[in-house]
Amino acid sequence: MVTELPPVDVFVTTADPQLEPPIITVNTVLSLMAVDYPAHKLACYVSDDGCSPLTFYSLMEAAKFAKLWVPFCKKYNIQLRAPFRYFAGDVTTLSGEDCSWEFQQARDTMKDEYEKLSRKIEDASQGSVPFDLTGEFAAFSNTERSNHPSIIKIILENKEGHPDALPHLIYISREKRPKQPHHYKAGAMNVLTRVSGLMTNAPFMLNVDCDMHANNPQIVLHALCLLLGTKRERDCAYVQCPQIFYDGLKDDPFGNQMVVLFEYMGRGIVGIQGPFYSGTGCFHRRKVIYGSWPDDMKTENSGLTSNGELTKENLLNEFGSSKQFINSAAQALQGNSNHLEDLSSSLETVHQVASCTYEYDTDWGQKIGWMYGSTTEDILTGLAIQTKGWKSVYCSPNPPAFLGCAPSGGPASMTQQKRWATGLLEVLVSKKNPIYGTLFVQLHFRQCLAYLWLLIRALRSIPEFLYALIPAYCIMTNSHFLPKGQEPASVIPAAIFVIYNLYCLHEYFMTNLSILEWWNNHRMQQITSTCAWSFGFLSVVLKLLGLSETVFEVTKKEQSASSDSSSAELGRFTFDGSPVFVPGTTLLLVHLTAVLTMLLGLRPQASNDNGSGLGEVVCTVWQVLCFWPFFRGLFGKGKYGIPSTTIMKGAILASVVVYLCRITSTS
Ligand SMILES: O=c1ccn([C@@H]2O[C@H](COP(=O)(O)OP(=O)(O)O[C@H]3O[C@H](CO)[C@@H](O)[C@H](O)[C@H]3O)[C@@H](O)[C@H]2O)c(=O)[nH]1
Ligand SMILES: [Mn+2]
Repeated sequence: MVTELPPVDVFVTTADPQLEPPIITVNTVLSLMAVDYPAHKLACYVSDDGCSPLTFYSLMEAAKFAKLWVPFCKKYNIQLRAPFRYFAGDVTTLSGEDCSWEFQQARDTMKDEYEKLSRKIEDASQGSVPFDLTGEFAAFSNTERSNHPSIIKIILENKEGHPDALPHLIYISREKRPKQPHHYKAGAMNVLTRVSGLMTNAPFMLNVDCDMHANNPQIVLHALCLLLGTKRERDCAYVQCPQIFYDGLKDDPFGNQMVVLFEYMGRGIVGIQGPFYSGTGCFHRRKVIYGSWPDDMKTENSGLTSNGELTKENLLNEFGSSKQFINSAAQALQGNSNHLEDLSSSLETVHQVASCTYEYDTDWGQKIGWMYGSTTEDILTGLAIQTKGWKSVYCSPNPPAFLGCAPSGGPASMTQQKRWATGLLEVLVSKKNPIYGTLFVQLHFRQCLAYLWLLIRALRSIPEFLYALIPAYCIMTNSHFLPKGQEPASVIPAAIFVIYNLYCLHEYFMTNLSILEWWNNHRMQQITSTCAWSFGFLSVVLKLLGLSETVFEVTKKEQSASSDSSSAELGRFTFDGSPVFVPGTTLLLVHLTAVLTMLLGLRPQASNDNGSGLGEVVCTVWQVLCFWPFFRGLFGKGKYGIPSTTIMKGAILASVVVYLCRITSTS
């Protein structure tokens, strides 16, 4: 029996105050500070890769507000602890709430205070209150986003260790220099790990993206039940909560709410080795992140002797040169936590471990911490853990643990999908790929298959694109690739088509989703594969050829999906000048040409009975329907229209395809 709750370190990452408005980050931080957990056992670390005084300012102001907000939430047992969500709700619909006059009074005060806070942050973002970079802000003077020393600020410290006070709140902007690789989010997570290791060294760490607020105030307790309650430690290296989104657009027009994905894939692999680590809403054991193997395994970790003790000289190379950090890591690997009485006493060392050269000649990013080498550092890191034989656990309490914001609009969705496809392919071609893990280490075979299913997205895009061209080709050349309607063999493709789609539809019905949601997801899958995944493939090819590096492009976050469009236009596909829209436009134009040549009777005569038939026509019409958002985009205005340069490029490519069809049919 565990009698005392263990400490938990909470990490929030943010990277860009434009794409990730500080008010969103602030809400996430507030919701986490207010969870039902003894405050002296929690520490909240915010990593700011944007090195933004605005983010820091917002957090300072949020800390003042937290002094009112956190006691208010706990006193009245508020369910929604991210203030923007709470105040967006209708008071009467919030169930189980106190209706007393006292409560109403407190709520109104809180609402005023929150409005003041958001106004301050808003004014500061608009630049209407100029920052003079003095006092607390002096550290930000003469800094550039990618060229600055580390800035670490203790915003709140729970000095007395009081359970009802506020958790520690620490701001970290790690050192960055133009020529030093910083490894994007993975690099940020590793700095968070080291800094927290020195300050609080909790045995469990929760990490969330800046837009993922805690929606279930008991989530830390839920997760700890799983982490502490499993019989064998190896059965629970981490606890992953599904990614769920707030204010999701109806029927998921951008196909990125991933409900069915998490319900089926997420839950499905729970029976094998557990869910993939998906980057946010995840509780890790610190020692697992430090590279340890399950204890009942022959320990292969060179840093551990047979009885689990650490050999000093190995540790030096593995964990870097800070003695204090090595000691804290040794404690963590043995399952102990040690926290400082006074956080500021560690400030000097903390700057050392947050410097951009600290990881030289160490195992950070290779064997320890978040893994480098993929823009989906989450999958790579989770895979590395499961490769050692660890299992993971899925946690989906009701109400959902965390809620984030799904990108809305075409460009943001494509950026995200392109990054995922890139990162996943990077994992597939790396030395840490699941096939190696299954053949030579401890990854289960079926888990390997699940990973492969995920990792091949970018590869799939190429054959999928070519397949999508076949029906158009057949129509234009008056040939066929499917059996004719009267042939008995035509039952086979027809049956596959029907059964596959019915099965998918069934998954949506089982998850209480609409038929429209199924269709939107289906067609977005086609669009994403053609547009975003193919570019992911390209970026990995360029990386393998040594021509360019892959980058982590941050997705734009909005507090509410409905902020800048009228409700009629909500969910309508948007475009920008990005080349990702060219392949989709090309494909659509080719199919439209095919339809036109058929309708106008411009096709060559087919020999005997070999012309194209119903099958080809169905496929072409299906493709045009899938690319319907692009069809509307051809005629749309502003962000709803495909830019004319993109249409031009698409038209040129489509002409090439049509020309090739012509010459192959006449030859
Ligand atoms: O250089 C960087 C880039 C990103 N981030 C943070 O990483 C998080 C995720 O970025 P986001 O643009 O929101 O990506 P998503 O595609 O929404 O994120 C999913 O996919 C990512 C991997 O591609 C994972 O890292 C995320 O946890 C997962 O939620 C955000 O908090 C960012 O602030 C950094 O800290 N530093
Ligand atoms: Mn995100």
